[in-house]
Amino acid sequence: MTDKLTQDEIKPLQDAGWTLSEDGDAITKTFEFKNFVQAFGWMTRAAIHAEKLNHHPEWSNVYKTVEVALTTHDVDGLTALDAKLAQIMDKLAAD
Ligand SMILES: C[C@H](O)[C@H](O)[C@H]1CNC2=NC(N)=NC(=O)C2=N1
Repeated sequence: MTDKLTQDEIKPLQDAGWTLSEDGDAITKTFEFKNFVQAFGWMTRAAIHAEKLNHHPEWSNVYKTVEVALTTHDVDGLTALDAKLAQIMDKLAAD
């Protein structure tokens, strides 16, 4: 999981609403929930998956909004782990 993502591998993430950072090393997305409890519950579920992946988000929560940035620190760029966690986060948010 140490190879960096190609543009073809990043495109589906952009199509799913993730924004590629200017330096190309991270993807970001803002999740909006009904209220704080829904937001924090989603963070809790996402955190369990992140821990299982041993791949952790950079995120901040204000009330019902969660801003997320995903990058792989070990390679200073995007890897399959970022794509996997992004997909998991999107799925959890759709539940
Ligand atoms: C030692 C530990 O396995 C590493 O620091 C893991 C932990 N979580 C991580 N999370 C992210 N986003 N990037 C990493 O490179 C990373 N590395």
